[in-house]
Amino acid sequence: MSSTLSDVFISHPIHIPFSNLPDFTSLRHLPDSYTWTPKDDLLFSASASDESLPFIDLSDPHVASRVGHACTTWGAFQITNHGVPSRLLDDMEFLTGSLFRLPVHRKLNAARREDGISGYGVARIASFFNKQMWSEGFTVVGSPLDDFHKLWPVHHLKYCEIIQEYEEHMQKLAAKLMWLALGSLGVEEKDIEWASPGSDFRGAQAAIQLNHYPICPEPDRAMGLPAHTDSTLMTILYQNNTAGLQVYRDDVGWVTVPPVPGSLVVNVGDLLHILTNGMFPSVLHRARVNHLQSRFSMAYLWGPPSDLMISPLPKLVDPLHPPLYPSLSWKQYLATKATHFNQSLSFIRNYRSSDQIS
Ligand SMILES: C=C1C[C@]23C[C@@]1(O)CC[C@H]2[C@@]12CCC[C@@](C)(C(=O)O1)[C@H]2[C@@H]3C(=O)O
Ligand SMILES: O=C(O)CCC(=O)C(=O)O
Ligand SMILES: [Fe+2]
Repeated sequence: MSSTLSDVFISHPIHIPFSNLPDFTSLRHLPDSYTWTPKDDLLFSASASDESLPFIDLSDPHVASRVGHACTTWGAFQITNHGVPSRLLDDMEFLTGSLFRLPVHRKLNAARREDGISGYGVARIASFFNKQMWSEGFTVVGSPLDDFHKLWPVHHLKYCEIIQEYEEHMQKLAAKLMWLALGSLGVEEKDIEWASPGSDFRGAQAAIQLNHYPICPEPDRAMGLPAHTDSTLMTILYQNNTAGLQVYRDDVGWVTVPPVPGSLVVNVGDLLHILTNGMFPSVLHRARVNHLQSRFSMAYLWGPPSDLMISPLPKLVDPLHPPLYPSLSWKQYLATKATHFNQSLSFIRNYRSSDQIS
């Protein structure tokens, strides 16, 4: 029987005490617990580059090959002419700002449970680091009605409608991007059973992650969200007009993805890396902070039905390219990520049938 993602962390609770939620406004200097060094994150001081991420106009006649090339070389790209109304992006930014500007005690009314997926809190990856992140987050999986009612007893319906409209647009866009990317590898509708009928990946599931990176007194020594890959097929990210997102390539270093009004950033996630048998790398990325303006980002984390088994597509496997990964579900992958974090792909790559995945 299929289920949703909501119960995925019941067997992998994380304990991030609420005392860890930073009182950002009162801090004039960075306390030691927020001060990052390369000891806390190996890539913290890796070199920066002024290269830029591919920028793709989705109305370009050569869009499929451009998307395919970006997925193969970077595992990420920026898009314009994507069809998501700019009014809706403004609404999402307004919702996100309204949420994080609430007083802490109101936000805590909708705190994420230790074994839960939705709600207010510090991003789960905090549990892998000794230092605290200069950020706060809110995760939506399924209907946000209950949580939004706790946050906004009067205006919650207006905010639920915005989320619903955003999800509808993002689901369509994600399916379109997926076909452009896979089409560039010669993958067709008949090669992915769950994509049909109508080739729109109807059973797909998703999480929306709202992120807030407050103004920081010493941004060079702080970290908003440390280097990670997403456990998704694809992530579509909208960032407000404040830079902070960086993507990493071994041969290039850290590249800042500048906010371009109305554009979206697309990341290849770990599951698409598995599905393409390693042809598309899932991109390491992070969020830096700054001392001038608050930054908001809204990530649409898109994946398959949560119990569906994902494995390298037969079309991309042959004697010269044997399957690099065993099959596993999104839920199993999230459970693996909850214990192995950035080593999850290499962990499952070395998985033998005698090992336990989750
Ligand atoms: C579906 C999911 C992906 C995610 C964990 C989650 O259950 C919901 C939040 C997602 C997020 C967003 C911030 C970065 C990240 C690594 C995290 O800690 O929570 C991702 C998770 C992921 O992609 O593994
Ligand atoms: O804020 C950003 O730019 C990155 C957010 C992110 O990586 C995430 O939510 O997974
Ligand atoms: Fe991410």
